[in-house]
Amino acid sequence: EQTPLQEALNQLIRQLQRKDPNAFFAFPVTDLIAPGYSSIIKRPMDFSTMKDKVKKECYRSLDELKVDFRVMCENAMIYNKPETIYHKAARKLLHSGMKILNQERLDSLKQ
Ligand SMILES: NC(=O)c1ccc2nc(N)sc2c1
Repeated sequence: EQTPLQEALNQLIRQLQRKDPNAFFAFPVTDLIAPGYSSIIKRPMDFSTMKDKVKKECYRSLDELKVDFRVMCENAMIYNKPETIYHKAARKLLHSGMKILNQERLDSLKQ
């Protein structure tokens, strides 16, 4: 049984994932596809982990989800060099995603 907050957060994650058509951010980055990732990135984050956290009611407000979303994008801009498709995709996702998360009508979800 999902709370109103969980419903709203899941809907927002669906909206955010539409901005990641290549699914670069869908699942945890492995050291296999990204050599040295786990020693460079201290706080890994991805959409599947965010969805798990919603299910486990780890987020008490929209702001807490926004933190994870920003960390996810920033991780990609730290690990991947600026000229890579991953870095560029992360920058674009961060900007389009913040527009989605900062909409006025979502103020009720903020703590
Ligand atoms: N989210 C990321 O930083 C990311 C995603 C996918 C991917 N695939 C590679 N070969 S490097 C890489 C990095």
